[in-house]
Amino acid sequence: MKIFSAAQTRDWDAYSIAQTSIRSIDLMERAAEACTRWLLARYGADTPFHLFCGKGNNGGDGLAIARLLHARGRRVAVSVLENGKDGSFDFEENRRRLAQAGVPLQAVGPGLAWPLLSAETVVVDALFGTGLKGPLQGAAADVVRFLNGHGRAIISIDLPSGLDADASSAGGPVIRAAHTLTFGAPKTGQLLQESGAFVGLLHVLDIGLSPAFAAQTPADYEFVDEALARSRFRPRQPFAHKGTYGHALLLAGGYGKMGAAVMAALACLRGGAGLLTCHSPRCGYPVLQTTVPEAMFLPDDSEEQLTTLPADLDRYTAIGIGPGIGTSTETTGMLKACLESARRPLVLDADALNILARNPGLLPLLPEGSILTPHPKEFDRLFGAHASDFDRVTTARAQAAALQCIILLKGHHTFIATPAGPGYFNSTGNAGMAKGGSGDVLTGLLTALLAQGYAPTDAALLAVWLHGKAGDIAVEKQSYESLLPTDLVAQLGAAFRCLYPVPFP
Ligand SMILES: NC(=O)C1=CN([C@@H]2O[C@H](COP(=O)(O)OP(=O)(O)OC[C@H]3O[C@@H](n4cnc5c(N)ncnc54)[C@H](O)[C@@H]3O)[C@@H](O)[C@H]2O)[C@@H](O)CC1
Ligand SMILES: [K+]
Repeated sequence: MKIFSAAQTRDWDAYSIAQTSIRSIDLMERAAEACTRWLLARYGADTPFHLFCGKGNNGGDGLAIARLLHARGRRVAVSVLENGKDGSFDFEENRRRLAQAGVPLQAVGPGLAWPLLSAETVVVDALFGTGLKGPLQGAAADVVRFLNGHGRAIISIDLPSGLDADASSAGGPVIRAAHTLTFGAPKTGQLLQESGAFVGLLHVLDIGLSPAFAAQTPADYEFVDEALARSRFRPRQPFAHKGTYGHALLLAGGYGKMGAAVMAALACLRGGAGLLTCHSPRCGYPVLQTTVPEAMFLPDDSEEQLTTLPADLDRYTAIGIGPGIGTSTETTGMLKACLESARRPLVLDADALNILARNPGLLPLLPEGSILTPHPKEFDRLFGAHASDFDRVTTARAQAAALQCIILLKGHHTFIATPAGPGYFNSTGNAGMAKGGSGDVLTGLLTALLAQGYAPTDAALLAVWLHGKAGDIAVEKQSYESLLPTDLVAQLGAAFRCLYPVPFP
């Protein structure tokens, strides 16, 4: 699914109106119907709704939702943020329709008393959407602060009001929503880490916008959804043998950090690698051989850290390096030797990235197509401090092109920068995965997919989607608090099965 800017979204609306003869007001009605269905499915008959509307089309959506909820017998109150000007054409039409339905409007704004919101009231934020120009000030900022301070659940329509769809909103007042219901496709501003506190859970509602426009319009970013993941997935061949799916090598583990190697190894095997060798310090021998009997063990000369490279790296089809390895001088030497001798893309995570950050001269040695998996702090250590996640995305794309590598900037919607083509945001995953060890699982999975011959971009897109999907499946049986990285490993099979063609085989 493509991710469009606010301007492209407006064009998408206009194109749909022109090509399908649907009127703008009817498209608004469709959007309102989709939101109303979502609200009715989520909240019981006793829940009162209070809609806060601006005077643009986002506010028009709010008025239409109020009318539809009222028609279904729900209790609704509507407040309009007055600015002394006429509303948009579709806002005014919906104002008339709402009056006909007998739902009163109250004004909020300077000098007016704030409405009372009971404890059970669900607030619907339809103040500003994609038409926002600059940070909110004055009365608009006051309403946002009033609603955020009230402690009621807020459902934002299209965008949390005050959030810019295309640029950083850092510092400006923005609604803190529990859920955001957006139309057609996600917007960049909804997907970055810095927006997470405002967007809550994002739901993309289909309102029947033109598929032809989406297909023919180039986009800077794409959303890695199930359809995209399926398009990159290659089912296993019936006559396969273990050699068909590659020999993965993991350089992982250290004294006190053998768990990282275990999780990466388990994920690598569950990810489909034909053979796996783990090169770890000697202290890891009993640990790995008992917890991951399917993997072969290649001991380092050192008891506690990685100091040497295995002989003949060319016999491995993919190499993952980093989980639990530490950043000692000896291990730095081993990583340098690995970069100098590897002739295939590498997966680099955790301490391998910290070593690169301390030794930026090593970056140009990265084999083409290598995959780096930093979280934002590791990213800043590698490429310098950034003021916003929008800036990080820009740097990630520039560095991916300069280094001819793939950079996975980890987050709720992990960003995938590729050397050419669009950037990608992942659609799967949840807050339960924010736990030490999740990254080790991703490293193992990436290494497994490279070992099986996936091109680096395909391996990256597929791995982030599968990793998040396994988390989404696992959390159904767990909770966000109790989810463990090993639960992700256990559900990788279920995640793969989502991608199987039907019927299979
Ligand atoms: N046909 C369409 O275009 C559709 C649009 N839809 C809705 O329409 C929205 C976009 O509507 P609009 O383009 O009218 O824009 P908005 O309704 O998002 O905002 C425009 C209004 O906000 C005011 N405003 C903008 N920036 C401000 C600021 N910094 N401080 C104070 N006031 C500010 C403007 O003066 C104007 O009144 C979407 O987000 C979506 O909710 C949906 O109904 C689906 C169909
Ligand atoms: K809104």
